[in-house]
Amino acid sequence: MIVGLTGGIASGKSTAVELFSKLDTPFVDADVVAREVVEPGTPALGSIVNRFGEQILTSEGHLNRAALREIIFSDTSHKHWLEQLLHPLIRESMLSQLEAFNAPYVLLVAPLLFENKLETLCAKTVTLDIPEHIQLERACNRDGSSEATIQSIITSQIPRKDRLEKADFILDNSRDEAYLATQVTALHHLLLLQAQL
Ligand SMILES: CC(C)(COP(=O)(O)OP(=O)(O)OC[C@H]1O[C@@H](n2cnc3c(N)ncnc32)[C@H](O)[C@@H]1O)[C@@H](O)C(=O)NCCC(=O)NCCS
Ligand SMILES: Nc1ncnc2c1ncn2[C@@H]1O[C@H](COP(=O)(O)OP(=O)(O)OP(=O)(O)O)[C@@H](O)[C@H]1O
Repeated sequence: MIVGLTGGIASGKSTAVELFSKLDTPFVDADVVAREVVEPGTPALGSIVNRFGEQILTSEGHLNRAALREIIFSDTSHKHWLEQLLHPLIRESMLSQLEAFNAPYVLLVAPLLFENKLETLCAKTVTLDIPEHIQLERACNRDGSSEATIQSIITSQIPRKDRLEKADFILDNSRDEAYLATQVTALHHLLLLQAQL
């Protein structure tokens, strides 16, 4: 059974995945796959350099992710171009990785789960929810990005209320990590039961 896990930027997807992993739940994370498909030497990185020039690379020849983040969240035409290039590669890789697992349920972790209609692949979906002001605070603290950049990312994603309406389950991550852990444990046992049905 595939379970989709989503949430806006800095909602706590990676934190929740660590908790699910401690409960032996396998997962595939779109953000991780998005890094794999642009590793040095990949055709996708070549396409990105062709479009944006060598300055999009670090001195070691890796994608300068912060630079590309600034570009795509300030120019929707570049954002759409990058998504057209990477989303099919990310989806294909995630599906092949998911098929390799043998477990009652597996997590498909994607910030754009609903935007990219990945919920059609999932038996159930889980949304990590936090108020926007906490999202901004945590993202800025973690990434060192400006509030303006984080706000532009938040605005480019579906609204919080849509993500809540579409999900089968909601994890409230507005409090401390212990509170999140309690919810993850309870949901894990419910999903194990549902996987047996
Ligand atoms: C622009 C990039 C290089 C910035 O890399 P960086 O390491 O700074 O951020 P990271 O990849 O960890 O993403 C951080 C968060 O940004 C948000 N985000 C990423 N891509 C997008 C997007 N296309 N649209 C909206 N939000 C996005 C998500 O909340 C994500 O969790 C990177 O986000 C990227 O390649 N994005 C395009 C691919 C994509 O859409 N990934 C999301 C897969 S569902
Ligand atoms: N309950 C919590 N209390 C305090 N800080 C938290 C909590 N959950 C997550 N964080 C912190 O908030 C930041 C964002 O969390 P995390 O990286 O798990 O979010 P994410 O959804 O994976 O982010 P992204 O969308 O960028 O991939 C991290 O610095 C993390 O340590």
